[in-house]
Amino acid sequence: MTDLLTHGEYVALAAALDPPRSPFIDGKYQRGHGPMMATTNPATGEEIAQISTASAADVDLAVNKAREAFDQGRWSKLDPEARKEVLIRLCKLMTRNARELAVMESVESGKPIRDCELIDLPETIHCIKWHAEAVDKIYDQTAPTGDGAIAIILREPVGVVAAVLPWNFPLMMFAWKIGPALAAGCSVIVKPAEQTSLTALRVAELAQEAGVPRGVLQVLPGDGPSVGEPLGRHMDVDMVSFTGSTETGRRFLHYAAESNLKKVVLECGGKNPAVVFDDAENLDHVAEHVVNAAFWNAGQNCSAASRLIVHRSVKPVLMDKITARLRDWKTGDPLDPANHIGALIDANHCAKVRGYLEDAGDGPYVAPTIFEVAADDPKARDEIFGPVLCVIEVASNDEAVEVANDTAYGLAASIFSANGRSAIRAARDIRAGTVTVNCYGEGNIATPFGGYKQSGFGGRDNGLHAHDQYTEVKTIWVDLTDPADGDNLT
Ligand SMILES: NC(=O)C1=CN([C@@H]2O[C@H](COP(=O)(O)OP(=O)(O)OC[C@H]3O[C@@H](n4cnc5c(N)ncnc54)[C@H](O)[C@@H]3O)[C@@H](O)[C@H]2O)C=CC1
Ligand code: BAL
Repeated sequence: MTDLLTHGEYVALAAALDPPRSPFIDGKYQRGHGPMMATTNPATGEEIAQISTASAADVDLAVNKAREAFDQGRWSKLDPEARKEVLIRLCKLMTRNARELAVMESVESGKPIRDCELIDLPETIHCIKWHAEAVDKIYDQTAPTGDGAIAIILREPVGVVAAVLPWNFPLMMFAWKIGPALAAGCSVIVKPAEQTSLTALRVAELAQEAGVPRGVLQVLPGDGPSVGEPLGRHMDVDMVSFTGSTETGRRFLHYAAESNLKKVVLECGGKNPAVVFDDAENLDHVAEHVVNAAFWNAGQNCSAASRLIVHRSVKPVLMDKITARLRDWKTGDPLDPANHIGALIDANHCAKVRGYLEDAGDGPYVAPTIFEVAADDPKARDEIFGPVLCVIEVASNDEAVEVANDTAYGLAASIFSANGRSAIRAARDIRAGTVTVNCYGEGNIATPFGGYKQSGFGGRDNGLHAHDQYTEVKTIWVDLTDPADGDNLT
């Protein structure tokens, strides 16, 4: 689907939405026993719906149902090809309902409808499809042994997985977690961010329609302390897969340490550098990538290029080109397909971003802002998570790499240079999970995504690496010697 509607048509679709309003547990929407929670449109401040949230007892119920489904093998023991077929059916249902999902995502998150339609929905569906199609093509292994034994190395689904999600890419992060986890055979309980519950709830219903058995995909809306923490501390949750702030990620390590040592995979923040060497070619191309990387999703992106580290010889020309390009980036009503930057997620977040801008304004929109700063300025160190680009001038390419690494984070980076050798050298030297050369991006669904240092822990999203993180590795050692031949103890 690529044909965008008009602003008026999107407004009409938004008004006609009938969003889900309850947790999705054991194959149906059930009233939660936590407090009611308003979900609001960040652009207008209007309430979209009151949602009944999950209580600690609902968390217990969902975990029991997930465990029961897992132990009975309703999904976990299906032939991978059968799981694939169900997930492909889910993708078809999502495609059929893509416009509704895109509008729901836009009104609840403030993301521009053009991004929801052209990027988030297609990539979400592609992600689930990719993992579904991969899962019946992954072979297990045998290990080298002598003639007297065979050792089988099996991957088995890890069990009950809690996926705790952020608000910046509600559907895409949902897919990054449930795609590989469901394909691997796990039971998954999703806790969406409290600002953005609706699309995950709606897709859970579509998954049921596609044939995902009850208890295998459940969605528990609510806030972090009421729902995220009980999941993180639950003795019968085998794994938490989290995307969000480093601070909250750290909490999940505590929860695991203080409960059952569940597996924890964290995808956290970033202060990602775009590094431009003195020999960078085609500064128009560089400017296009830098603007997109810094301002896409209003900079509310863990891999946003929020630091531009640029050699002083190319800086004046590059800055002119960046400023010129930015004029095409319109900020405003997310449902207007002309806009590239929508509303920030909520008033608290607006206040945090504006604090860095020393901007006393109010309202949900913050226009793109560029600062020229020293490398140790707080604006160049903190994850602002807004449409803010910090420009740091350097005197040499070596200094650029040094500054790029001078951060607690290590999620993504990019290098722009015409010299392949020095670009690859720098890509090796920068400590980040994804380094792109002469472009800026997150790779694609086939490439692992996650962070070094305080940007991540325990695994990678995307690619077959994601599949690996939702599986445990089991060794089955079979003795082939004949007991009649004597002692076979090793
Ligand atoms: N890496 C990324 O993609 C993201 C980074 N952030 C960063 O985090 C900052 C704060 O944003 P937040 O929405 O507050 O992020 P957060 O990390 O607190 O929230 C992410 C998820 O964790 C849950 N959560 C929060 N506190 C929890 C707790 N005590 N126990 C268990 N679960 C908990 C939330 O309900 C949400 O589902 C942003 O300004 C940004 O810098 C935020 C969202 C995504
Ligand atoms: N950009 C995908 C991961 C994230 O921002 O949370």
